[in-house]
Amino acid sequence: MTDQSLPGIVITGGSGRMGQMLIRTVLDSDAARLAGVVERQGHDWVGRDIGTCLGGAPLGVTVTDDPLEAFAKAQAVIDFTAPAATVEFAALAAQARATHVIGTTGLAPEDLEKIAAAARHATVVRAGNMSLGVNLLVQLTKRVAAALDEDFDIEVIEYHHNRKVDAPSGTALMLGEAAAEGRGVALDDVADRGRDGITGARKRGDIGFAAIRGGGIVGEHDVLFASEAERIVLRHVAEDRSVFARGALKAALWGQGKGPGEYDMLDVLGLKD
Ligand SMILES: NC(=O)c1ccc[n+]([C@@H]2O[C@H](COP(=O)([O-])OP(=O)(O)OC[C@H]3O[C@@H](n4cnc5c(N)ncnc54)[C@H](O)[C@@H]3O)[C@@H](O)[C@H]2O)c1
Ligand SMILES: O=C(O)C1=N[C@H](C(=O)O)CCC1
Repeated sequence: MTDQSLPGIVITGGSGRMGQMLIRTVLDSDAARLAGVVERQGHDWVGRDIGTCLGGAPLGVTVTDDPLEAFAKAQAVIDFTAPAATVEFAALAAQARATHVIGTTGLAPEDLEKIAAAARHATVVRAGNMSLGVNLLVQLTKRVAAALDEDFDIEVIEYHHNRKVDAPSGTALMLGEAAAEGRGVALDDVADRGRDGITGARKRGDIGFAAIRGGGIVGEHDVLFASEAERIVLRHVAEDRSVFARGALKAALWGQGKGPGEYDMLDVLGLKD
């Protein structure tokens, strides 16, 4: 019997790669309960019990395509879907006063503005990568970039599976932001996000990005600092998606009782400078 006093969590995009991992992580947790699962309209899981969708016994949670109805019964929403869905869910989670944990990447500046508006009324935790390791790497990248001058070229190289739809990855952008912050510059002024053809020589001070897509790679990131005479490579490898799901659940629980505002995983993990 589920303990109804535990914080109730809704997982959006429940059939997705992350959605399924998140559902299993919540079900395995003794600090939270699964309060709902949302999928897009027309998905064949809608109306079915999530336990049977996952190939097991019924769990008493029916997959719905009505997010507001689900959010109204929950304390937190964990959302790894797609930008359009996440913007819609931000407004609905704020309406339901549920903590909104956003793992979705590929958000455009106008999406971020709408999420910031929702965060005036509710707790939002958003990060392009929810793993402890990457968030530590963000802080390390900032420190190394601050210690080295522009004799060191900075490149962020990311590797992901062949179904990923956005580039650079959310993680790569977090690492690029950290490197730019360490150098005291704005990433938008120095980012070099796509090289093809006669590009000319690399511009001193630029932060370059490269995206590799292949097979089932879960997520790997290198931050390269290269001078004429030496190279430093900071590297993170996600072995499986549980690292993201565990971080997201931690964020959902951390958000309970927090005031409205937009937070990130550095807040959750206590890693802010
Ligand atoms: N922040 C992190 O730590 C982290 C980690 C992994 C993945 N991600 C990001 O999470 C997102 C999802 O990744 P994935 O590999 O699970 O993708 P996926 O395609 O496997 O899953 C996305 C799911 O969202 C569902 N969805 C889309 N629109 C919806 C809507 N309107 N309502 C309900 N459900 C909807 C889809 O049906 C699908 O099940 C991507 O943006 C990815 O980059 C972030
Ligand atoms: O599988 C994905 O998609 C991932 N997305 C995040 C990103 O864009 O950085 C985190 C790693 C996996």
